Formats: sequence, C-alpha cells, structure tokens
Amino acid sequence: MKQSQPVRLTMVGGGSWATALVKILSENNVSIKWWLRKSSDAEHIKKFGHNPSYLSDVQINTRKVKVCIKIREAVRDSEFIILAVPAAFIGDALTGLKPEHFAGKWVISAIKGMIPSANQLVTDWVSNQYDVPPERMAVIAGPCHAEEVALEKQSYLTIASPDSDSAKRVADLLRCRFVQTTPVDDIYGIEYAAVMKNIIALACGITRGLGYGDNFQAVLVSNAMQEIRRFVDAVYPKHRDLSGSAYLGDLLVTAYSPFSRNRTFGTLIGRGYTIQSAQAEMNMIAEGYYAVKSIHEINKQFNVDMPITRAVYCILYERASPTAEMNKLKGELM
Ligand SMILES: NC(=O)C1=CN([C@@H]2O[C@H](COP(=O)(O)OP(=O)(O)OC[C@H]3O[C@@H](n4cnc5c(N)ncnc54)[C@H](OP(=O)(O)O)[C@@H]3O)[C@@H](O)[C@H]2O)C=CC1
Ligand SMILES: O=C(CO)COP(=O)(O)O
Repeated sequence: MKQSQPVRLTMVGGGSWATALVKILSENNVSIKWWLRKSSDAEHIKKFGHNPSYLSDVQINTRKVKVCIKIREAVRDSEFIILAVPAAFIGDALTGLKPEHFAGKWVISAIKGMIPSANQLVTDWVSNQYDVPPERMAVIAGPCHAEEVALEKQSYLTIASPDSDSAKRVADLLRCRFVQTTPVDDIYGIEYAAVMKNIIALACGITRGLGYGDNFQAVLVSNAMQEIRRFVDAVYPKHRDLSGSAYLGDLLVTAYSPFSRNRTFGTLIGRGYTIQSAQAEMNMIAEGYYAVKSIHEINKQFNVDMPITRAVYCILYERASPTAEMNKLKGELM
C-alpha cells in the first residue's frame, strides 16, 4: 500500500530533549526540519548522523531529518513546530520570526520552564508574541528523560491542548514502539506542574547534597505534591487528578532520577558549590533555577503557602544558607 505524505514538522533546539524527540518522531511518517543554533553541530549531524554535543549515541535518520541553522527556513512549509530549547533562550531561538510565520501551524511546547523576563508560561508567551490561537497550542509532558528515550526504554508522554483534536493529533505523532502517549486538555495545569516539579527536584538535590536521606526526601516530595496542588489550583482552578503521570509521575522521576539536571544542580548547591560553579560544572540547563524566581514573583498575587519553593528561592536568589533554610523547612513539613 502507498504511504501517505509525511507530516511536515520543525524541531527548534539542539539539546538533549530535542535530540530525543527527533528520534521518537523519526519512527513515524514525519519529515523533520531540525533547527540548531550551532553550525558546527548541524554540519556534524549532516555528515555523521549524530549530534556531537548531546546524546551522541543516537543515530539520526538523515533521510527523514534535514538540519538547518536559519530559523525562517526551518519553519517554512511546516505544519507543526516543536519548541525544545530552555525557556530562557526561546526568544533568541525565534529571533526574526513574526506572527505570519506561525499562521495556520500547530505550536507545541516541549519546554518545562518559565519565560524569565515575562514570568510567563511558554504557551502564554508564544500565543501573545505570535498570535497563535490556544486551540493550535499543545504541550508535551510526562515523566520522560531524554537519556532513557535514547536507550529506547519504555516511556509515556502526556499531550495537553485545550482542543481535544489537536491533543490527539500531536499524541498520534509522538506514539511509537517505545513511547505511549495520552491526549488531555489541562494545558496550563500541566505546564505549571511541570515547571514546579523542577523546583522540587532542586530542593531534593539540595537535601541530598546536605546529607539528608530517603526518609526526609519522601516527606519532602509528598509535601511538595500538596504545594503544587495549592499553587496550580490557585492560578488555574479546574477539576484535575494530580496523581496522573504528567503531574505526580513527572515529579517522581525528576526528584529521584540521577539523570535529572535539576536534582544534580541542587545536589551541587547542597554540597557548597556557588551558583556559577554549579552551572559551569553541568553542560546542561536546570530550568528550576529560572523558574523559582518566576513562581516566587507570580505568587505575590496569590499568596499560596509554598515553603519548599520559598526555601529554594532564598537559597538561590537571596544567598541564604542551604543548611539554615532546610533546618527551617524541617519544622514546617509533616
Ligand atoms: N532533557 C530532558 O530529559 C527533558 C527536557 N525537557 C525540557 O526541554 C527543554 C530543553 O532542555 P534540554 O534539551 O534538556 O536542554 P539541554 O541542557 O540538553 O540543552 C540546552 C540547549 O539550550 C541551548 N542554549 C544554551 N544556551 C543558549 C543561549 N544562550 N541561546 C540559545 N540557546 C541556548 C543549547 O544550545 P547549544 O548546544 O548550541 O549551546 C542547547 O540546545 C527544557 O525546558 C527542559 O526542561 C523536557 C523533558 C525532558
Ligand atoms: O522533565 C524531565 C523529565 O521528565 C527532565 O528533568 P530535568 O530537566 O531535571 O532533567
């Protein structure tokens, strides 16, 4: 039987998650234009079929994937655009694009961070900047480390969009041999929960670095779930079950996995590294570092009780001592 025309999709970002998503999508009938900012990485992929900087063991199918370093060329003629750079750099990555470049396309955020300059969710920011209607927006969520996708370990993604057909279309694109996908409608709740679990993973890392054990971490994570519930219900009230894998599942994987960038960053801080030295030690970005500042700012309007977020904020932005902040927190958890 003749195969239908491939779906035309643009991947924006050259890091680990973009590389993993390209691998997943290449399993399906998708033609991918992959934008990376470094021409040396793009050339290497063209020549050798591997990203030299991230997940370099992943074989890129260059029949389906065309790399490019010009963003306008990358988005031309695409039906879907996936954004997969850290939130702080999305503005840089999309420089030169105007609303007309997004017209009629689906825009999917794979980003789990806040836009630091605007204290906004990525989907809100993209909608405002580029006039993308909410029904054309989706997010990719769920407990899924790029490193395990590279190894084809069974994984699950949740695709959220206010429009159920859009959620389903994107879920179909990302389902493959080793990834199951579920479409849902709670886009903002899931996006906020994904941002907050990074802050909690940072807190878990800090406690590990300070020498706390599993007993304390279990209490920290269960209290964190309630903190996430209070905040998400305040900023975006909706009936939702936070025990689902896009909420609790993602919190658990990030809080416990040695692959987590946020947990690793926190561990370094707990061991006494400065922020600059912890950032220099990691080749990758911990979104929670930026997100905790945005969530702290947003919460000034809502006044939600968030002792864990407050402790991380004070450690990272007010130079508070990790030992003293965790001592304080110890008395507030139950
Ligand atoms: N990794 C994972 O398992 C998952 C990640 N995510 C989310 O995906 C998003 C991307 O993360 P991830 O791929 O892990 O990131 P990585 O840390 O692996 O890669 C960082 C990316 O950011 C780019 N970058 C760094 N500095 C700048 C800058 N100043 N301007 C423009 N681009 C810059 C890097 O480009 P260069 O290489 O050229 O420096 C690289 O493409 C994040 O929001 C993360 O939370 C979501 C689910 C899973
Ligand atoms: O979101 C993730 C897993 O679902 C990745 O988390 P880290 O950025 O902490 O590695």
